[in-house]
Amino acid sequence: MEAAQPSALFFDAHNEEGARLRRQAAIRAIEDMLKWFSEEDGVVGILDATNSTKQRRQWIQDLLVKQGIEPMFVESWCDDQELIMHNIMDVKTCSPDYTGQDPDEAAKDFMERIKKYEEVYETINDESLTYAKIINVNSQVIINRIQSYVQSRIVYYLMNLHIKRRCIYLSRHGESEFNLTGQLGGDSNLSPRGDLYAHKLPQLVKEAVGDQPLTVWTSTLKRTQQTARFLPYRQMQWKALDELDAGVCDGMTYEEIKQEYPEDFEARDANKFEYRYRGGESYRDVVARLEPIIMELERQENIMIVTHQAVLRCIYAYFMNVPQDRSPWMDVPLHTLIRLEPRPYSTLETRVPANIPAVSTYREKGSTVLAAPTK
Ligand SMILES: O=P(O)(O)OC[C@H]1O[C@@](CO)(OP(=O)(O)O)[C@@H](O)[C@@H]1O
Repeated sequence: MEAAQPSALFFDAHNEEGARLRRQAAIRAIEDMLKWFSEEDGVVGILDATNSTKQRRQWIQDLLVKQGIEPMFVESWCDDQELIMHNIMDVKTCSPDYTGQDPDEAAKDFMERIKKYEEVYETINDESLTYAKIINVNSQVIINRIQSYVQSRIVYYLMNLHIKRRCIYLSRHGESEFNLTGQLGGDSNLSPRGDLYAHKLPQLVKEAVGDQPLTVWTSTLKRTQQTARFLPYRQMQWKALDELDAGVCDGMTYEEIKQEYPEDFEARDANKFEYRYRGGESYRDVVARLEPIIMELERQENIMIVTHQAVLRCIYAYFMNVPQDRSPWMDVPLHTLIRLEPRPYSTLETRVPANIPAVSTYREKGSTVLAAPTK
C-alpha cells in the first residue's frame, strides 16, 4: 500500500499529530546524518527541512553541537509572487510529495501549505547562529558568523546559484593522433576522423541548442581547440579543463605503463579515484582543480564544454550524482554530444552520436586492452 501524501493540513502548526510526526521525521533524518558522519566519513550533510521557528532552529543547533557538528543554516526568503508561483509550478508540483497529482491541485495545496507556515514563521536573525539568508534568489545575501573555510565555500556556492532553465553540453575532443596509438596525455593534433567530427559539430550543436545563446569552453590543449574551431559562438580556454596529468606516464600506452610501472598500474586499478600518477594527478586532484569551473557553470546559462575523457567524467559525475568510485570508470565515447539539463530533482540527459567512427579509449579494470571502437 502506498503512503498517503501529506496535505497542507499536515503542516498546520496547530495540528498536534502532524507536528509530532514531522518532529519524528526530523529526528530520524538527523540520526541518519550522524550515522553517515561517523561511519562513512561524511563531511557536509544537508538536512532539508522547514526549520522556520527560532525554537526549532535552537533545538537543531543544540542537538548537533552536542555531537561535535557545526550547523550552518540556509534560509531562502522570497516575497516576489511571480518567483514563488514559478517555483511552485516548476519545482513543487514534481516533488515526491505530489507524485501523480494534478499540477494545479498540487500548486493549490502548496499555496495552502505556505499560508500554514506563514502563521508561525520567524525569519532567521539569531545572532548566535551561523547562517546564510538568500533573498529573492540572490538579489541579496545576508551572512552571519561564517567562520570556517568550508562555510565560506558554501556561501560562495550559494551566491552563484540561479534557477533559470539552461543546458550544459559536453563533448570530448575529436579522435586525436594519440588516441589512435593508445598513448595517454600529450598535446597531439586531431586525426582525420577527429577533424571530420570538428566539421560536423556545429550542425549537431545547432540542432540541440537552436537559436539560444551559447558560450564554448575548451582546454588549452590543441585537440579541444581544433575540435571547437568551427563553432560560431564566443569561446574561452581554461587551463583547469586540461586532461588529467599522467606525470611520468605521459605519452605511454596502458601496456607500457603495466610493464614499466606494474605496481602503479595495479594501484591505479585498485583505487582509480585516489591514485596519483608519479609527478602527475589523481581524479581527486582533477575534481579539486575543477572547483572554479563548477562555480562558474552554476552562474552561467547555456555552456558547451569541449574537454577530455577524465575531466568530462568528473563534470558529468557532479551533475549526474555519480559516486567517486564509479566516475573514473564511466564510458564516455568519442564523437558524441552529451546534453545535460539540470532539473529540480534530477538532471535530464540526452546523447547525440555524430555517427563518425572513432577508436575506443575505454579500458576495463585489470585490462590493458581498449574496448571495441565506436562505429
Ligand atoms: O583515467 P583514464 O581512464 O586512464 O582516462 C584518462 C585518459 O584518457 C585520455 C585518452 O586515453 O584522454 P583524452 O580524452 O585527452 O584523449 C588520456 O589522455 C588520458 O590519460
